[in-house]
Amino acid sequence: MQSFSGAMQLALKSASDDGREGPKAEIRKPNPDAVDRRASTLPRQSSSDRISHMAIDIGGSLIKLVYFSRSSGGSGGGGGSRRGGADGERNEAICDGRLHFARFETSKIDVCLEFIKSKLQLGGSDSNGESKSSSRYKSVIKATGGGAYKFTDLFKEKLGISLDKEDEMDCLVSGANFLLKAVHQEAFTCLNGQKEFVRIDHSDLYPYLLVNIGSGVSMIKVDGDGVFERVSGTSVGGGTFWGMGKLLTKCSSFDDLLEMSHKGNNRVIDMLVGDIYGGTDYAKVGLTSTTIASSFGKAISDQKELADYKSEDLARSLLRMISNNIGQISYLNALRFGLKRIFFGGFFIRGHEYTMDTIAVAVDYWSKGEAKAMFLQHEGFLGVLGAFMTYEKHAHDDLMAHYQQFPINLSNKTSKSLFDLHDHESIECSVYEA
Ligand SMILES: Nc1ncnc2c1ncn2[C@@H]1O[C@H](COP(=O)(O)OP(=O)(O)O)[C@@H](O)[C@H]1O
Ligand SMILES: CC(C)(COP(=O)(O)O)[C@@H](O)C(=O)NCCC(=O)O
Repeated sequence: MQSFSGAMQLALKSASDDGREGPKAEIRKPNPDAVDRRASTLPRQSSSDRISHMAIDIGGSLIKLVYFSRSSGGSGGGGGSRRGGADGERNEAICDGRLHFARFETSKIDVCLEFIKSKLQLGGSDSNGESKSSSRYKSVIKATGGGAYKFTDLFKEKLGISLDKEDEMDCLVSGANFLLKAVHQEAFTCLNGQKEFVRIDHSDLYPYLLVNIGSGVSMIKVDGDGVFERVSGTSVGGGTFWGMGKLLTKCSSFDDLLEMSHKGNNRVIDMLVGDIYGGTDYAKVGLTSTTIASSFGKAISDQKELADYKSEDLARSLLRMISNNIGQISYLNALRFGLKRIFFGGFFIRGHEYTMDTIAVAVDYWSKGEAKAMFLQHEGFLGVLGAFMTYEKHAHDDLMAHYQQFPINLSNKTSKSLFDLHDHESIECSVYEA
């Protein structure tokens, strides 16, 4: 196994590198559910898998994990030894492997610890919290998110692992910049259920507003690589939807709540302009009769108990309220700084059409079509990818820099989808000498 502290370079070929278009790779949505299933079965590390780098993002709701495993055999300790990358590079492949993505609920961190333990084949820690593993390579992983601070001792105690902390905002921004520049068809618009990929002009990417909808919401003005400012945020975010949804409905899981919202009718609970104006528009100020005047407002006058409302309708109103609010605040912040493009990330979105549609409509409505809401294929993995990439960033400062240095070329070897996590929750990639 290679050093977790060793230098790594993610060398996805992008248009800015060579003037050509970005990598020709189809991207499919990660299927985090499949990851959950894996988490519960905790597969043992195959003897042929050799994990070299791992990063973790421990958020308020979810833990995101990314790790690279080398295939067995081949030169340089890896699988492949061949000339030229998928796009004709001259570097020599020193190993082949897979980049794996996994996700756990933060409240079930023990499951995550077990997963890491099995993946790294750790022997636990001794009474001083020192790893029992003979290799110190296994003793440090990159970590971001608030949980990197909260659970430092737990990782040391249970696994003998130290968390090498990276700032959450730094990671979100570098993860977003990386994906936007390197991954073909990463960003898309979604209006009226119509998903349309956006071609990113690398020379005209900045500035933009990054809105990360996790448990809470952070709004970050991004001006370049590593150049950004967190300009705003709101506590009404994904945690609010999930938390209030749990209290208000009979949902059994987050996905169940989303599914319910899909079937519900928010007009049963939301007070519309028409409800106040006797069925007509309030045309003078541009409000149609169907505009929501007051989220959940109908509950004031309905002689109903919570149990009298359908869970589906409650879920729909809740999702609409929160998505609308985030869309509006995002637009106001974009307006503050004259930003025309807003990219939305975070696991709250979950590729859910209605959520994206509501956010996009809010941005469109408030900006009178001036600003554009865009969504990211890898919405929930920005932070952890950013943390993963710091293996490269800190290469020179790193005391362990003598460890093997290699860029990972994510160019697809099989001409299947590049970020195809749908079936395997991992992507195949090759490692090239720097
Ligand atoms: N399976 C899930 N379980 C819980 N929350 C989920 C799930 N899938 C999506 N979510 C939503 O994603 C939010 C967390 O998003 P994420 O970007 O991971 O933020 P954080 O880093 O704060 O955990 C949750 O608050 C919830 O709204
Ligand atoms: C504190 C946080 C950065 C933590 O990130 P998260 O785990 O929610 O992804 C985020 O929850 C947040 O920005 N909350 C909003 C706080 C505010 O600006 O009011």
